[in-house]
Amino acid sequence: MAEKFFKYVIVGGGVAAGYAAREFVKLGLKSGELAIISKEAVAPYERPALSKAYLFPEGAARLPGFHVCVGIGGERQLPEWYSEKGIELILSTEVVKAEIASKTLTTAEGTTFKYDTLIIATGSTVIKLSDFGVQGADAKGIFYLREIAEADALVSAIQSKPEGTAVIVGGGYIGLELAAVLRINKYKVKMVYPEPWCMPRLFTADIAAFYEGYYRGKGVEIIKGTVATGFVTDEHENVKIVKLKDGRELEADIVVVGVGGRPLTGLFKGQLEEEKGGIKTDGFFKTSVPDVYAVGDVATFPMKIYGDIRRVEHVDHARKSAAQAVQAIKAKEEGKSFEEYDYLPYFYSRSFDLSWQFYGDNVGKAIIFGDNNPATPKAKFGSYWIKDGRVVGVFLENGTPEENKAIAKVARLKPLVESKEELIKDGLAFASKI
Ligand SMILES: Cc1cc2nc3c(=O)[nH]c(=O)nc-3n(C[C@H](O)[C@H](O)[C@H](O)COP(=O)(O)OP(=O)(O)OC[C@H]3O[C@@H](n4cnc5c(N)ncnc54)[C@H](O)[C@@H]3O)c2cc1C
Repeated sequence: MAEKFFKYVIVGGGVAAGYAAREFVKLGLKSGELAIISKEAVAPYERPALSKAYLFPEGAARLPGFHVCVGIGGERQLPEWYSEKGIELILSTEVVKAEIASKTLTTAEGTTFKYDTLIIATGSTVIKLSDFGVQGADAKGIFYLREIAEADALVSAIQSKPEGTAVIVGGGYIGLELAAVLRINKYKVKMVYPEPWCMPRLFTADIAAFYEGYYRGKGVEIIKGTVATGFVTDEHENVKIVKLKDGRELEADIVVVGVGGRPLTGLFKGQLEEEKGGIKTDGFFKTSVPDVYAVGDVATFPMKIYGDIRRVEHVDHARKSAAQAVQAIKAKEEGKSFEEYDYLPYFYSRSFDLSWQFYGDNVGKAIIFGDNNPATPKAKFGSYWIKDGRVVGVFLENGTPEENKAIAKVARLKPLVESKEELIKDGLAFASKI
């Protein structure tokens, strides 16, 4: 069987891998030093687009010439970028075995890869309803959304049944974004989730009331406080009915499930220390074994700003953790010292013509500001969270780029901001105007 050697190998070809490659190039990567091994058939791409522009009816993101490849603005890393930089981009190839002690990876085809330094960027995978034994959960027409192939399958299903009926299972950001794109595709849409309001891990009741009101205004039916317990299919094994715990039955041509993910750590079980379900790393994304790093969704790391340990499943962290690991690897090679990761959590979502940004932590007391009436055109409102006399998090709906920069500043633990007035003085001056 073939054996190959690379100075650096990245397992996984998603967001973090793309940004790690970019950082290596910035820091003087030589041709032939880096290989990226990816299960997916396409070059690393901006995964968040899959639940947004990629699914729009006009398919702008899917047309030739418009790529979702990683990179922001004009700096997109199209597939040819990798070959120009002498990076071996090995696609449609799954690593099925990792032997950390001998620095060896084996692919499904039986090729082995040796390396000096390994970066694990395997991301996470979706939790499936079949994992809980939900009856009929493998029926055709039930979709999950993690990889581009799943988005393509969803596009085909939408196109083959125009203006059909969709049920969205799950009230997180994937559920909200999918409900919006399916409405934009002229589907009748029902959302089902067990919690008392949508996005409960981030939204307060006030924020959620705005979103639910807005969605209803767009024709989305919201069914809360219950879960899908089974699916009935037609004679072709296509999903036809979603059965709910409360006894209701909903017709569906398409079901999209967004009920969370779990990190892909399996290859390294028993070889690398884990913490909170992810691969344990330090402030440089170095794992418990020398020369092995883990970045993005799969890594657990010390969150310096809050003094605790976390795993973050957001694109901004995937980009930044990848850059941090590569900078740390290069600093180590050059015998230079390097600063630990100091990350301020940042997350955003877009649906319909809504767009929010959140910086920091949503703990402590939440205080709403602005106009959160869903009937107000271009409503601008937000919430900030105060803990121990400090602002620890700020959410803003419909902010301008300047306003979003201001909330990032405020969320970085500005001390002793106790009132809205102090918050305004301290950089959030725009709040006084809304
Ligand atoms: C539909 C969707 C929408 C999102 N929207 C947002 C958003 O609006 N805002 C936001 O902040 N975040 C969003 N996210 C989250 C964000 O995309 C992730 O946090 C980010 O992609 C994580 O990057 P990663 O490189 O760690 O993992 P991924 O991007 O998932 O990449 C992992 C890659 O590794 C590959 N892989 C795994 N195992 C193997 C193996 N054994 N061999 C070879 N390859 C392997 C996978 O196939 C995949 O290509 C969204 C995620 C999804 C799925």
